[in-house]
Amino acid sequence: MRFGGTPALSGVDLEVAAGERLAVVGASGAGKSTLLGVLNGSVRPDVGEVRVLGADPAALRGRDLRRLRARTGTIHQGLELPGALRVVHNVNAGRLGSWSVARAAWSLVRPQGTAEVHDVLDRVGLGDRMYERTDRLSGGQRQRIALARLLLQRPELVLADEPASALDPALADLALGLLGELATARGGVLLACLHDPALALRHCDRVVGLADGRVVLDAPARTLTVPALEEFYGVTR
Ligand SMILES: Nc1ncnc2c1ncn2[C@@H]1O[C@H](COP(=O)(O)OP(=O)(O)OP(=O)(O)O)[C@@H](O)[C@H]1O
Repeated sequence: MRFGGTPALSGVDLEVAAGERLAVVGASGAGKSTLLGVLNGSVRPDVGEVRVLGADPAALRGRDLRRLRARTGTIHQGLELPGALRVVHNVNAGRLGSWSVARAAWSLVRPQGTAEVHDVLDRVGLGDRMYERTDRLSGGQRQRIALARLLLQRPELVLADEPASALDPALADLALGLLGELATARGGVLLACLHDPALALRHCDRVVGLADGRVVLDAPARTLTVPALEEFYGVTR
């Protein structure tokens, strides 16, 4: 995958099995977000083959594409939560794919399924913020709203781009624990871009390291240490 003259991913050959929790690590600009984009279909690779839950996201259209999207959940680096909406609407956005257009539209007037929304917000420690405007919340709180949205969506493939970057250590552990459970409970996959080596090793089974768009590390987490990952960052930066 190239953006203009810059190769963002090149020669990447990866197979991720059901039930795996994969940490993607690498210096800024290494290609991590591009890899997630290729997997959720928002980035269309120039060459190569991608299979996500058995399908090529770039080749799907209409209902098939919507179905694959409902099975894939992404926490974007920029979170993509409209700030003027109340928290309940942003969390409910996780299941719009499974609602009729009429129900989704009506929910903007009278929020639907508020008991479930409250339940997932409670799990991320924000049960009392359901009706607040999203842009009144802190960066870490918004990161947990994005997590709650995914908990409601219950995707099989969870793509998380720095999902804990604004969280304190205890909340970061909570977030990664919930994401791992969410993905693997029904035999899915967690693929998380993480800059914190300790967090990656505590919550993932496998670590893939990118440098200049190439896979330069692919190892079981149990064979790695925090100093080894810190050294990886040192030599690939
Ligand atoms: N939309 C885009 N247009 C042009 N270049 C892009 C675009 N997205 C990414 N790139 C380039 O592709 C390369 C990989 O970027 P990517 O965002 O995937 O890195 P990253 O590893 O996620 O970095 P970070 O840790 O900073 O988020 C970089 O050189 C970047 O400048």
